[in-house]
Amino acid sequence: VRLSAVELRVLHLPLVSPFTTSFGTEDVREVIVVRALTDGGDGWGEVVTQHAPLYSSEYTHGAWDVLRRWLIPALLERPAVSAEEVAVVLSPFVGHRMAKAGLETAVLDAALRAEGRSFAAHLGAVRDRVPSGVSVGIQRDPAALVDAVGGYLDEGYARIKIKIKPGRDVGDTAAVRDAFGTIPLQVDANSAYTLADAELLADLDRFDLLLIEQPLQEDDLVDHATLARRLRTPVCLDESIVSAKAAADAIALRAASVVNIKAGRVGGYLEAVAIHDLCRAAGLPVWCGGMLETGIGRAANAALAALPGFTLPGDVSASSRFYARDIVTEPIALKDGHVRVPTGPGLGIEIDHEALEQFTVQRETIAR
Ligand SMILES: CC(=O)N[C@@H](Cc1ccc2ccccc2c1)C(=O)O
Ligand SMILES: [Mg+2]
Repeated sequence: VRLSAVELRVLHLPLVSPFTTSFGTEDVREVIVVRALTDGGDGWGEVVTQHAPLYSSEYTHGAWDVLRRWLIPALLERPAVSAEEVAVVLSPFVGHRMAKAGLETAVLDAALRAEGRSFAAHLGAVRDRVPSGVSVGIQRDPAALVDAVGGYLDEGYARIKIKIKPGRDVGDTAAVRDAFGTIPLQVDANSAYTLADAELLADLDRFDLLLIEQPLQEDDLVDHATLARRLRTPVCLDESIVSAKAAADAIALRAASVVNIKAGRVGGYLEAVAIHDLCRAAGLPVWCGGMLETGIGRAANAALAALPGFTLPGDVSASSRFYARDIVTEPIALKDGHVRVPTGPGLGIEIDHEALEQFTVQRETIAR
C-alpha cells in the first residue's frame, strides 16, 4: 500500500462492570485506535495497551509517543509498504510490540480491503465460527463470583476462566466447582505467584482445570518449567510469550504445554500465525487470548481463533461482555456458545463513526 498518513486516537470506553485482576481494577478501557490512510482506502488497527504498564511494560502514552515519533515516520518514509514488510521496517526499534501490532493491523486491513480478501482467508482460517470463552474478574467474594459465572453460563459461554491472586484462588475455584460441577474451567494468575507458592498452586490440581495461565513472573520461562514438573494442571503461558522465539524457547524448556496467543502482545497477527504454526508442529494446543478489544481487534481475534491449531476455546467473548456500545456497526455477539468469523474484506467490520467520535479523548494525524 502507499501510505499517505496515519491517524491515532485515544479512546475511553466505559466497561459494563469493573474488571479486577491480580494487577488491579479497571472500569474504563483506554485504548488507541489506528487508522491508516492509503491510496487503496483506509485500514483500521488497535493498540491493546492500558493506561498504566501493569500487564506488560507498554502503556498508552508510551505507545502513542513511539508511534508518532518513530514507528509511523519510518513507514511514511517508504514510497510503498506491504503488510509483511511492516515488521521488517519497524525491526530497528526494540520492543513496543503492541504499538507495532496496531500499526501492522491497520496496514494489513487496508491492503486486504483493497484486494477484497478477508483476514480469515489471509491468515488461514478453517472454521466460520469459533467457541467463545469468557474471562471473569475477581469479585467481592466467592459467592459473588458464583453469581457472575452463573450469568455467563446462562448466556452460553463455552468455557469459564476466572482470575486468581494470592488469597483469592483455592476458595474461589472450589466455589465455582461446587456450584457448577465439571464445566470447562481454567484460571489466570497474571504473574501473581512465585515458585515459593508451588504447594498452594498444587492444591488447584484437585479441580481438574483445563490449565493455569501465567502463574509466575511475566518474563519467566525457567521457573514455569520447574513449576510445571510439580503440577498436574497444564501450565499455559500468556505474558511470557512475546514472540515466535519466546514460544520456541518455552517449548524447548518445557515451560508450558498450552499457549495463549495474543496478536497485540507478540507484535501483530502475522507473528501470531507464526507462533500458531510453531506450536502446532510441536503438538501444543493454542487458544486466542483477549485484551478487552473493541470491535476492531475483536474481529481480527475471531479470524485468528479460526486457525486449525486453536483447539481450545479462547477469550473472544461477545462485545457486550465488556461494552454497552462498541465502535463498529455490528458488534460481535454470542450465538450457541460461538462467535462468527467475519467474512467481509479486511477485518470485515465497518466503523461506527458517531461512537468513535463519542469515545475519542485525543487524536493526532501524522502525515508524509
Ligand atoms: C481478558 C483477559 O483476561 N485479558 C488479559 C488480562 C487483562 C486484564 C485487564 C485488562 C484491562 C484493560 C486492558 C487489557 C486487560 C487485559 C489476560 O488474559 O491476562
Ligand atoms: Mg492472561
